[in-house]
This record gives sequence, C-alpha cells and structure tokens, in this order.
Amino acid sequence: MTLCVSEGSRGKYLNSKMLRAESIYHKHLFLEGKQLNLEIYDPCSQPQKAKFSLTSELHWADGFVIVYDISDRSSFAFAKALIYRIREPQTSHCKRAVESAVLLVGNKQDLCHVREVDWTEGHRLALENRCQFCELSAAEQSLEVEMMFTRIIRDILKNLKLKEKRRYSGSKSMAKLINNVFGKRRKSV
Ligand SMILES: Nc1nc2c(ncn2[C@@H]2O[C@H](COP(=O)(O)OP(=O)(O)OP(=O)(O)O)[C@@H](O)[C@H]2O)c(=O)[nH]1
Repeated sequence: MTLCVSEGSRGKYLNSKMLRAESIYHKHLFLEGKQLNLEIYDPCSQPQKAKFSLTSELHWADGFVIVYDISDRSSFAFAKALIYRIREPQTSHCKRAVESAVLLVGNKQDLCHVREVDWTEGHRLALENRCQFCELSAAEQSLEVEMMFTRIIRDILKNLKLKEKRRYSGSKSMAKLINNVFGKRRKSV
C-alpha cells in the first residue's frame, strides 16, 4: 500500500488531480496548535494503471507513506521501486525546493516468524534514500499506526516551514538586488 499525504486547503493543486479527486480521503485534524486539512490518497486502491504510476502524486503530495509486508519480499521490491521513483532527480530536486517527506513502513510485524525482509534491509533502504523508517503491525498496534501518521505529518510541516523560509529569504535577496541596482542609479542622478 502506498499513501500520499498532502496538506490541503491549496485549491490550485486540486485541478491537477481532479481525475482522482473522488478517491481522496479528507481529514481535518488539530496538531501543534494548527488546524490541518489533510488529503490522503491510496493509489493501491485504484485500478491497475493508477496503482503503478505515481506521476501526478509526485507533483502534489507533500509526503509519502510507503508500506510493504515484511513477510513478502516482492512487496519490498515494489516499495524500493517507488522510493527510487520519488527520489529520482528530475522529480525531486529540480521541481521542489525541499524534498518530500517519505516514511517507509514494514507492516505485519506480528508475522515475524515468516519474515522475508530483515529489519536492517528496510532500515538501510530508508537511510540511503533519506526516508524515515519503522516496522509495525497494523493488525495489532493501532497506536503505532496513529504515531506513524503523526510522524509523517510533523515531517511535512517541518518541510513546509523550511520552504516558506527559503521563499522569504529568496524574495528578500531579490529586494536587496533591486535596491542595489535602482538605489545606486537614483543616487547618481
Ligand atoms: N497478520 C497481519 N495481517 C495484516 C496486517 N495488516 C493487514 N493485514 C492483512 O493483509 C491483507 C491486506 O490488507 P489490506 O488492508 O487490504 O491492505 P492493502 O495494503 O490495502 O492491500 P493492497 O493494497 O491490496 O495490497 C488483509 O487480509 C489484512 O487483514 C498486519 O499487520 N498483520
């Protein structure tokens, strides 16, 4: 299962995902004193074609939760391919000022007696691709699932703050540049 989490209330992004808008789950919540409007989309619940392409989500989602089954190696391979897709230079660095938050989750920890993917493999994949990582059992640890969502939302908020800061310092240096050029010219007149 792959999940895209986006901080909502930004209508302009809605057009690009209109086709799938009816399958987006909306959730309002209060975190760190802020009212958040989340838009959550699960491509794996979609027909085959949408399930395997993350094309539009790569542009609108602020964060991704990628879940694999620790008792199924093929699901880990799929998770790996998705992470590589998200971290591809043309989709991550060029179009975004700040990298998307990605949380890799090894699910079905209760099935560790039939484990096919080691904790270290998941951890290494996450580390090498600048993702957060955890293992849990959705069937037995509802609190951990909740904490997992809180974790990715916190990361998204941190990234949004960073983006805002960069935008602010960018416009400040632009103002300085304009001032330098036109300010000096005015003095010499
Ligand atoms: N033992 C165990 N089974 C689980 C766990 N989480 C989900 N399952 C089972 O795994 C199966 C698939 O669960 P879904 O909730 O459909 O997962 P999904 O990720 O939406 O499935 P796909 O997107 O279709 O791959 C169901 O039979 C669940 O009961 C878990 O933590 N432990």
